[in-house]
Amino acid sequence: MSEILAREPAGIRVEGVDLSYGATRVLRDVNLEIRPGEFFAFLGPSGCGKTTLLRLIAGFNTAQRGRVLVGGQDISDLPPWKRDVGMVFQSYALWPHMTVWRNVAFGLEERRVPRAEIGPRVEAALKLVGLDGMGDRRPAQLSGGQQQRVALARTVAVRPKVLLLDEPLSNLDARLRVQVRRELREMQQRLRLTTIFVTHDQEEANTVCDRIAVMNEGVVQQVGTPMELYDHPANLFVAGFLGTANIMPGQLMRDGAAQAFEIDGGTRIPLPAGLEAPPGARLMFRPQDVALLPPGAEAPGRRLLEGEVTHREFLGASIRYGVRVAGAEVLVDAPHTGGEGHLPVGARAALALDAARVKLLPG
Ligand SMILES: Nc1ncnc2c1ncn2[C@@H]1O[C@H](COP(=O)(O)OP(=O)(O)OP(=O)(O)O)[C@@H](O)[C@H]1O
Repeated sequence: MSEILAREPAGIRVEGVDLSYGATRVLRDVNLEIRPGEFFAFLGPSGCGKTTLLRLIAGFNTAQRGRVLVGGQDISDLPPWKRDVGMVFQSYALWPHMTVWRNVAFGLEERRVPRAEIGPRVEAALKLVGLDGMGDRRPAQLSGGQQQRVALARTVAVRPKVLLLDEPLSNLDARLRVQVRRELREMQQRLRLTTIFVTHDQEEANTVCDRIAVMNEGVVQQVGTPMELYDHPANLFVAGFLGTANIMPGQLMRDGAAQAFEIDGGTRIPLPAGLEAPPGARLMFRPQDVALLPPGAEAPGRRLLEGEVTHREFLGASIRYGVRVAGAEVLVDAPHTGGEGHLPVGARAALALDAARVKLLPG
């Protein structure tokens, strides 16, 4: 049924884009290659330029420099309605006086799709988003999640070359978000529709997207799969934005061929051989790369740091401890295996760091 909505997937290229609003530079030399059929995310904090970049691809913004290609064709000078790009807005923008069916059919009529094709396409689109049988309702008679699906159905019905989604789940409650994002992924796979998803929520990007561009202050910081970004962040910003990162102040020491990182306070962490040390690097490790032990415990092969437990949060599968060590607060995730957890707030503790898992990252 969804075959009539599918088409050959197209890639997207963004080349050397600079965009300013007056004196404010919002995008700085952005270069991206999004593969045909890929589910791609723009991820970053509020104000980093994600929406601006998405609207540039859709044709609602103009760059001072650079160009955008879809399916190999330069679309930079085309108006939005000639770009063959479908965009779903955060607000859905449905026609309140039209039924669901008419909302979806409207765009097809405007594009002069042959009459005989409109019915089957509307039906396929509503079925795809799980709204078959609701064609006679008006938007006001639908829940937020259902309205969001109408917006999606309306966009995929016109068979765009690429689909752009601007924070499409932000108006839904937490449980519905999880369900809809899974459905979104299934729909995208079924249509093999190249899709860009704008979000500031790392979990959302991680769970639905093939690859992510992490943005900060108008600059693409890194592009990769969710696991690549988590395991091999290019800098402290990416490390902190995808997952929780412990970042230790201190300095790099060299002792012959061996390298160590001396944390403020004097403890030296020997570094794995071959670890690149960018200038001004800081030591980063994840809360699960360190184990929490009672003071004086031994942990062969691990580096021990002494500190004091400052807080404790129960997260379900694990307990997250905050431990003050040498002026820094280190977060430690200990698996929760029953019982009340072994160290209370205020207790002295030893941290056993797996030195093989530490990273040196530029700021
Ligand atoms: N029309 C405009 N005129 C002037 N400045 C603008 C305009 N639109 C956006 N900006 C500014 O450009 C920057 C990037 O905005 P943009 O909406 O792209 O960020 P974002 O990453 O999508 O943020 P959010 O997640 O909050 O939507 C912000 O500092 C914003 O204030």
